[in-house]
Amino acid sequence: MTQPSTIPSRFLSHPNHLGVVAVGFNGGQMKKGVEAAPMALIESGLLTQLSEDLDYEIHHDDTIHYYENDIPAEDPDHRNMKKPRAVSAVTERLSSQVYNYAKDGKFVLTLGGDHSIAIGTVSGTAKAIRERLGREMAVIWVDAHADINVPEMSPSGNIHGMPMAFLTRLAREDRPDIFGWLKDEHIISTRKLVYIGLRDVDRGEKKLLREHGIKAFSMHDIDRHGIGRVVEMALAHIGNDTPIHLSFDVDALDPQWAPSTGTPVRGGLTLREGDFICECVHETGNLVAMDLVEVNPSLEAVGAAETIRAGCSLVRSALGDTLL
Ligand SMILES: NC(=[NH2+])NCCC[C@H](N)C(=O)O
Ligand SMILES: [Mn+2]
Ligand SMILES: [Mn+2]
Repeated sequence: MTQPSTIPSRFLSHPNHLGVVAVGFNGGQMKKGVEAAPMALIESGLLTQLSEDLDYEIHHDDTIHYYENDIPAEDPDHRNMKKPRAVSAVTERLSSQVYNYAKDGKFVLTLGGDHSIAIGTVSGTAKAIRERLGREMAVIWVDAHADINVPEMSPSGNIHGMPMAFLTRLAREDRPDIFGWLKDEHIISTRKLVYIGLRDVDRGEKKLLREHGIKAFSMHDIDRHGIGRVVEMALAHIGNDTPIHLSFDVDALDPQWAPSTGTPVRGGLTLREGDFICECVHETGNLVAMDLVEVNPSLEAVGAAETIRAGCSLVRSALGDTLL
């Protein structure tokens, strides 16, 4: 069975304490079902495994947050964004929940929900790390997609395709009810962002990645160099003195391993490659937070259980589970 992690966690004052936030939110895209993922992941035993097998002390309020009271009744499109006020209100609240765990020096695990929630999670950890350690945090974004569309150039208007644009200030909006609450302390530098697994990147996004010199490893790079070398290069780009937030979109995995997700793209990572990325990031001792997003148990009836199992495996790997 599994041994408790022995990797020291440089940037956490309570490395074996886990703040868990369950976010049953689907407003960053149009498909129902992704809001059921946190419940499905927890019911399949994820938190029990983390506490019993990996010895974490779990801090969880035993609620799945749907944030109904925060969601405005009227929410017309704004700058091509769909449900901008709902996503803004939910991520603003989420940001302070994540911040509260992170400022205590706990590891923060967020179970989504669609990927728009990363606006809340990344901003919350970034702010806490700045205050607590006076440092800039890095983000490793494992995904088939870059999720860095500026609203005007998004082909869908779905905000789950835009979080990284707001988090780096490539997109900016001053209205307080539409992401105007994002302040400098919440922001990530484009130099501290690394992508792994990309294979469905929109035209405008490709242009942004190039113009801003954002480090990105596509499936092509993984085919060419192998996953071991790619992870090594990704971590070398970040450097060994930087806290890391890992945002893992389950659609980075090939649909063979994770079919139940809203925007599946063929030609992805094997589950073993996904786990390997998580294991290596854990081994750095620099990981301070993880998101697992875009599991949608209501898509692909037969694939749902498999997708949930894959999601659990990724989280366990990032939290120090080892094969031996
Ligand atoms: N988090 C995700 N699954 N994002 C998919 C984004 C797809 C496409 N690039 C868009 O902007 O709509
Ligand atoms: Mn994706
Ligand atoms: Mn994504």
